[in-house]
Amino acid sequence: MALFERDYDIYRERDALREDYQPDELVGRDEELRTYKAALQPVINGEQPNNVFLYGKTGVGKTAATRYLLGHLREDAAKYDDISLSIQFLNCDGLTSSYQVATHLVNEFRSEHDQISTTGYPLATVYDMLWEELDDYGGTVLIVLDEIDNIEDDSILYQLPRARANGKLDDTQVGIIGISNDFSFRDDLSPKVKSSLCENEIHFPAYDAEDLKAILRQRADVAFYEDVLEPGVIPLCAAYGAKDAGDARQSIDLLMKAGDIARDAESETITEDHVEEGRTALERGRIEEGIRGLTEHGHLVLYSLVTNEIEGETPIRSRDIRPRYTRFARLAERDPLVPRRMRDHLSELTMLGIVSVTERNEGRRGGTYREYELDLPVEQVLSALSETVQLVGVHESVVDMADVDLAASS
Ligand SMILES: Nc1ncnc2c1ncn2[C@@H]1O[C@H](COP(=O)(O)OP(=O)(O)OP(=O)(O)O)[C@@H](O)[C@H]1O
Repeated sequence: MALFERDYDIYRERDALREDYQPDELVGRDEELRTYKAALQPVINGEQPNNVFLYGKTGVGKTAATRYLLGHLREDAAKYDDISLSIQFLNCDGLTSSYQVATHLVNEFRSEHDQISTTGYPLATVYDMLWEELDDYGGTVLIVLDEIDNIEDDSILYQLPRARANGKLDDTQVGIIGISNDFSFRDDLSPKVKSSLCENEIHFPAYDAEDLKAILRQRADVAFYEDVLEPGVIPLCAAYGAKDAGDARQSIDLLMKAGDIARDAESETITEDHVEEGRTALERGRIEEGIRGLTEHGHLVLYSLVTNEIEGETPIRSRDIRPRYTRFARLAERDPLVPRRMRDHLSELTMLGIVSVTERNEGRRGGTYREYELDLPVEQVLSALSETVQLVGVHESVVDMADVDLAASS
């Protein structure tokens, strides 16, 4: 018998639940799409394109709407002989300066054999190269800067929209589409940049449970065979999505996780229990990711708290965690932080939902103090801390915990 056999029972097309799937229609975004379409209309008329700025929380369809409309725009523009349209999509994640964005754009426009180094040129030289590449295109060039808030200086956001007015371009008209989920980014822009970049602003609000239900139904119709979903599954995924952040991505991920769990269990249908199980698994994954993302001292403080928890010493005051934290820091060959900085780490752990805190009163004399305890299963935290445990050594309280895979690396 083959080791791998294809599953046919639940999924018709699982890829329809993946992040990179582009649905044929966007549901529940009619108003935003109407405004967005109107902002892009000058392109078809052969006029100077507008700059557009889209903002809204994560997973509310900003990128999906952009890909959807620009896909149609490209197709429709091709029907007009007098329109030449080029679209450049740049995700600014990891690009923190105008310089980096400009060199990346130059390289996007150039052939593979003609790339420039991303360091070493004066900024003005890179801009000159950019104007040259852009002007070689002629017609209209739309540049999409997704996650635009990563760019820490606004030089390029000033230069690009004004390039033609400033005589840098003769043959090409440039339009910028900026996308951001950081609400303060727009407010912090200088007025001169704001007035051009945010010519047309479109806010994408969070989805409510009804919107999410419609989005999930659309995906489910493609992804699953008929009658696979029990009636409560989509409403439950949508309700969790609306409660969390109105984020379509999270709801779709939850539906996929429930589907995978049902498939692994060889179940013929997906049930609400699969959704609950999926939610727990995703939540656990997010928390472990959160723990791994902490600094070294965050890990050391947490490891100190966990060992106290196993020994039944929690809730515990920060001054009582301190001796062990100091010892662990020394074992890890790090200088221990001062008490106040150590407490900052406890506060961060509290904010992340890893630790809970209780305020207590010191009796009649007044004065309050805080006590900390772990808010997650010890095993889960320890397996996310495996690197720290290896660095510091396995504390005696942990030795007998056979369930924890301390050899797991991050
Ligand atoms: N109205 C919608 N109809 C169908 N699918 C949608 C809709 N809105 C969002 N989605 C889907 O949800 C996922 C997240 O959407 P998208 O990437 O557009 O979010 P975003 O607002 O750009 O988020 P981020 O700021 O994190 O990039 C994608 O898989 C997208 O296809």
